[in-house]
Amino acid sequence: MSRKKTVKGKAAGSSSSSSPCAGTGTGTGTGTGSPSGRGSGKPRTVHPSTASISSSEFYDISFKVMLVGDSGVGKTCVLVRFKDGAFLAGSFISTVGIDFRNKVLNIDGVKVKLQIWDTAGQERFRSVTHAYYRDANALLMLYDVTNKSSFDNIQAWLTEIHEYAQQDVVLMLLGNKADATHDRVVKREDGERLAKEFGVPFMETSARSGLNVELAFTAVAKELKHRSMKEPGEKFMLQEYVNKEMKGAGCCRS
Ligand SMILES: Nc1nc2c(ncn2[C@@H]2O[C@H](COP(=O)(O)OP(=O)(O)OP(=O)(O)O)[C@@H](O)[C@H]2O)c(=O)[nH]1
Ligand SMILES: [Mg+2]
Repeated sequence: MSRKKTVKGKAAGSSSSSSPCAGTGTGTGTGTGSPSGRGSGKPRTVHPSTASISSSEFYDISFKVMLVGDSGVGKTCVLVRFKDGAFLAGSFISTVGIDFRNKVLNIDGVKVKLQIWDTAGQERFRSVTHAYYRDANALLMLYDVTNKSSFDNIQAWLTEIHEYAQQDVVLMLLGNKADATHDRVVKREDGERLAKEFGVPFMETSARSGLNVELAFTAVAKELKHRSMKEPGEKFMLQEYVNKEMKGAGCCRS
């Protein structure tokens, strides 16, 4: 299934993404079509009086989040699940280039806009996506628990991140397709071990069931908000929050 794109909000180098997960190329956001179009990658503050009329556009702070990982791990589906609460199964059609969607979250009374960039996992688009890394405030690295090589390639994704992203970028490792119990080849403990080795928070997700999808983005939004607002006396520990809120595969919806 594909959706019509509007010119506004379409990223440079992107083209139609007709993933079964409804594609992320709806141009619902306010992107400028340039990786650095919003400035230096620093969070942006918008006051309501200067915000546009659409209520979804009202926000206090804004951050860029990027989804990376091998082709087919479920990046587009995770984003569609988060944005629309839907999972549309069907034949897999790879994302072409890069695209984004916006979602505003209410984090402890503060409206936090996440501009979420969905990248193509295919090697041939790597040069396009590299240009966007440096503006990202957070990067979610995804692998597929039913695909060992996508797990083994996380090391390579991390190397790219270190090369192209900002040093203080918020990172998280997600093992997606946790619903696919019969096809699983990567154990949850393997994901935990790898995340520990890299010093990044980890959880398993499922775009199909919704497991932990909302949590992944909320946790990142909380961390970014905390960092940008530097709330005195308040501490936010991303890993602790994730450990407390995370649900196991086979459990409930997010
Ligand atoms: N069982 C299951 N299948 C999933 C899940 N997420 C995605 N899929 C399937 O995996 C395939 C790939 O999903 P996409 O989201 O398009 O993958 P992608 O990472 O965006 O791939 P590229 O755009 O090529 O980088 C599709 O057939 C989806 O239906 C999940 O959580 N569980
Ligand atoms: Mg995709």
